[in-house]
Amino acid sequence: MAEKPMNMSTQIPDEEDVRKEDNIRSLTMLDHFGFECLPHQLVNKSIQQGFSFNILCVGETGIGKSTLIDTLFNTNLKDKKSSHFYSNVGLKIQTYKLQENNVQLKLTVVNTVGYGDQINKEASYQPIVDYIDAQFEAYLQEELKIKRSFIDYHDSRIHVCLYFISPTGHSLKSLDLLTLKNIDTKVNIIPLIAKADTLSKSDLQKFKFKIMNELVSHGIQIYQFPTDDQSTAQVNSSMNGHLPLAVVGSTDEVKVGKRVVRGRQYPWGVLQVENENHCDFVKLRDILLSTNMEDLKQQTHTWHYENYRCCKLQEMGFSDVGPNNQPVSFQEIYEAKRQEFSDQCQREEEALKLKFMQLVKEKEATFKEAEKELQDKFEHLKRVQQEKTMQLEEERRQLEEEIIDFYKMKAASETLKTQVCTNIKKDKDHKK
Ligand SMILES: Nc1nc2c(ncn2[C@@H]2O[C@H](COP(=O)(O)OP(=O)(O)OP(=O)(O)O)[C@@H](O)[C@H]2O)c(=O)[nH]1
Repeated sequence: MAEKPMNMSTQIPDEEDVRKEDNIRSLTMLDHFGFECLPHQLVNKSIQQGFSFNILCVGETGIGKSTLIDTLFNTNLKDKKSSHFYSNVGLKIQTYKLQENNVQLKLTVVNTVGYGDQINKEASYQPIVDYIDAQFEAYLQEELKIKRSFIDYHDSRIHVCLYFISPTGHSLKSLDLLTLKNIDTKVNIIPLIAKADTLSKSDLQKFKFKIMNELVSHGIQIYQFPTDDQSTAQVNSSMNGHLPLAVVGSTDEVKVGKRVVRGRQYPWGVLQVENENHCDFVKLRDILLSTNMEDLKQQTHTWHYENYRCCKLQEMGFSDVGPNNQPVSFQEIYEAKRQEFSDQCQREEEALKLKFMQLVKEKEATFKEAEKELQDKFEHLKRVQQEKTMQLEEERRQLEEEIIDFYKMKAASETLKTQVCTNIKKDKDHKK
């Protein structure tokens, strides 16, 4: 049975109440009550927990990244200037705790170091892509943990990338296009023309127009300002016409008339950072801090992170539907994966066994062949040996025969000698 909906803050008096109206003591409400207080609970909780915001600044060395961040957050975060002689692009990560009234903000600024300084700039975007992915991966790992602790987890996913374009007044560089193309599906990009005070008003307009045309023609996605929220729709819908934002950074305080403003003092006058006629700094500050910070965070979570998570889980073999388009549970996928893995193991084991047998057979055949070769060699050597022995035997026999002959001849000659001697003696005796 449907119950009568009750709106505690605007209860409609029934008839009896109306009749008794004159006797009823009317109370004026001092504060909110009922479930209209829910947003206040959220606000209080958020204030207690504090906010975090992660900005990635991509731009060439000395283009004004740190100065702009300092101007935005009214800080002095810059430590020292970067060198132009790094062989690779690096990233400098700094986290600060800022407080404005009772609102705490944990701000992480990731600055590129050495961007655009290498001769070969082909891989300059890679460390940036790797960093963005690594933060998504860390969050995914936390999500997949059995014991998750998101309350004290420092979410380091990049919420916005401020891409600093050199104020050449010409066009985007190939490095800009390459990097933007590689990160546009991973992060909310807000393109900025850095040091916009170096361009004249008309050059700046032409440059803005040129850049936007180039971004569109190269299919580069930049942050889309949401127009579904009534409170920000007007500001956001006009924002696209101002992109890329022409920014000027300065923490210097300069006197203009009786006022002290932040600006850059030049011989011909003062450029006021917070003057909307001079540059788009205020627009950028409003986007980041007043109107779109929450949307940037939400877009990061629901769009960019979701993209990463989806690809990662698909890579791991997970899917929401089976081959016949029927929904499949995590358990079913796990079982199927386990079965697939064990089948694969078995297949690999069998293949390995087969390969091993084949190898053993091949080795056996090689050994047999080697053995046969050795045997043949042995037989051959044996035969040669036998022949040599026989030859030697023959030679010995001949030698022995020669010795016997020699002795025989020797004996005969001795006999002959004795006989001759005897005859000579006889002859001598006879003559006497
Ligand atoms: N004309 C002009 N100069 C600026 C602007 N912003 C910064 N600079 C100057 O440019 C120089 C470099 O500024 P940084 O903020 O240190 O630049 P970076 O990009 O952080 O430099 P690395 O971190 O060393 O790469 C400083 O001398 C700044 O005063 C600007 O909007 N206009």
